[in-house]
Amino acid sequence: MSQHQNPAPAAAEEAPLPPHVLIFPLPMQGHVNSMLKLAELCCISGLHVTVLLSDFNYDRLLRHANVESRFAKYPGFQFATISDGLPDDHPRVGERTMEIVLSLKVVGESQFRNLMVSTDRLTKIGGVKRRPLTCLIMDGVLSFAAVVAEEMGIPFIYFRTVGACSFWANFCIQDVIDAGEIPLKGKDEDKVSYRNKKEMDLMVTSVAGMEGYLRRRDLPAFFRVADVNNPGLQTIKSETRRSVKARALLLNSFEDLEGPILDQIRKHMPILFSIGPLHAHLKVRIAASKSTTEKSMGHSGSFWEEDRSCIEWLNSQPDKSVIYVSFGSVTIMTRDELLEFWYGLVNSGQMFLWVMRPDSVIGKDGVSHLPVEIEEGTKARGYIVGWAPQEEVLAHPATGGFLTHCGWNSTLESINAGIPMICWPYFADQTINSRFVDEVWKLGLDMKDTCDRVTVEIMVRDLMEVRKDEFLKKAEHMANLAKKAVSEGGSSYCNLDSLFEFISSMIV
Ligand SMILES: O=c1ccn([C@@H]2O[C@H](COP(=O)(O)OP(=O)(O)O[C@H]3O[C@H](CO)[C@@H](O)[C@H](O)[C@H]3O)[C@@H](O)[C@H]2O)c(=O)[nH]1
Ligand SMILES: C[C@H]1CC[C@@H]2C(C(=O)O)=CO[C@@H](O)[C@@H]21
Repeated sequence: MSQHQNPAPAAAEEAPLPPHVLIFPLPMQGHVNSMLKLAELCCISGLHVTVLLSDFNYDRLLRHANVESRFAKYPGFQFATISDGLPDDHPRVGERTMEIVLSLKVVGESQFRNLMVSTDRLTKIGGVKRRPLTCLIMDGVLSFAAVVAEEMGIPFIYFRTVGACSFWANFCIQDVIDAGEIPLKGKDEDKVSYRNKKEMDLMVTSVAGMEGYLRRRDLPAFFRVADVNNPGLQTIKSETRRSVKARALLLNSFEDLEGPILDQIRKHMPILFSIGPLHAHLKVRIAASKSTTEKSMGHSGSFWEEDRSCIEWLNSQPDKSVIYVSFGSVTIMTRDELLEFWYGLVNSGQMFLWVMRPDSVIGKDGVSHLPVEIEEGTKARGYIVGWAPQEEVLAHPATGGFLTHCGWNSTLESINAGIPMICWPYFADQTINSRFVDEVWKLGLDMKDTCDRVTVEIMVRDLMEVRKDEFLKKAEHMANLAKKAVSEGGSSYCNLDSLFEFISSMIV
């Protein structure tokens, strides 16, 4: 356990100390990204903030992101770290990502308690005088931290970094079980076999508000079990239900996107602040902030080095001509799947920019011995990087479509940039997000549970040529609503101000 603080500023006049919040994300890229954005929003509003990371993630941020300079301008900010309990060489990707949650369940509580006790609720770190913790804002799947907070009488707020649609479906897991809509036939170990089953196309009736469009295959992938005692499903069920114990729930979403679902959740958790899209919200508040001297928008929180050469490449492409391909930070695929995507993209005749993480292909010969037509098609129309500055790529005029795994951050970033999507969900919440993109918001095409070159080619052509205008029009409309939400007077903007007032009211 360690602490990493900004240097103490020169002595200033005594003023009442601001609230002090601890922000504690699940140690995964998607969760850390959105929580760091919330942390910076808190700093801009003058709160003192401690962010608790895993040692493993903190080390990656120091190596590849500009977190130190990003937060150096906020004297009330500091990092603290604990171990995630996994060995350094654990892959932390693919289905094994769930082991991060399960490991923390075992090792997290005692480490968190030690940190809180040894630092006297985070007051004894560094030279900056702070209040004992006013409130804990914790990832909605880390309820062991709530146990410690309750013991110490510290109020806690849950921030679940997924969409309302996924949160709500998870909240209804027991209803889905009671209605007999899961378990599925088959074996838990054989998840792939669910893809083609007819049973998966049956409608789900037990998630209130989603009756008209939710099929079993659209439920969050945690539901894909033959045994309802599956530890992953049970963990998600109990963690989600525990949210009602929190003082409030935060979601990175906005009312015009998920209003009806947010209202379903409010029946159980009336104090729900929708404050997203957080990446756009942060940009608005940085630009407006008088206290922030450096108004640079560079705020990477990446675990990999961003390869900015792709921006140069995009600069030389015509407007809306490039399909951006990225499957986020934890998706892995087989060489066969990789080749199906690759053929589909090359055969579509479109320009493509593809993020291929070094650890994303299963097996050693993932990208070796490529067929010659793939090599040539890629030289002519493609550009590949290991990690991209994604928000910038999506906002670039040359980008016209996004082939995505539908992680919630990617989905929101695409929506905010007005970019239509082709969705290939891999796991977790992604399977329901992709249904919403296609069937509810009409912002793209869901290709879940298929992976063949012909489908990829047809969908890419549909998105980028055949139905291009229709999708762009819809996407532009939703992008405007997203921007309105985070502008002064918008729903997310007002909700964030209310959240800060709510936190201030917790000072004892
Ligand atoms: O080359 C890249 C690729 C991604 N990103 C960023 O990485 C984040 C990825 O987050 P997300 O799209 O949410 O995907 P995952 O990394 O898969 O995120 C995990 O966390 C999300 C939030 O809880 C969940 O919705 C996902 O299912 C889960 O896998 C986004 O902010 C991207 O902008 C980059 O900066 N560069
Ligand atoms: C590994 C997954 C467990 C919980 C997280 C999640 C959520 O619903 O909060 C969704 O997908 C992943 O980000 C996490």
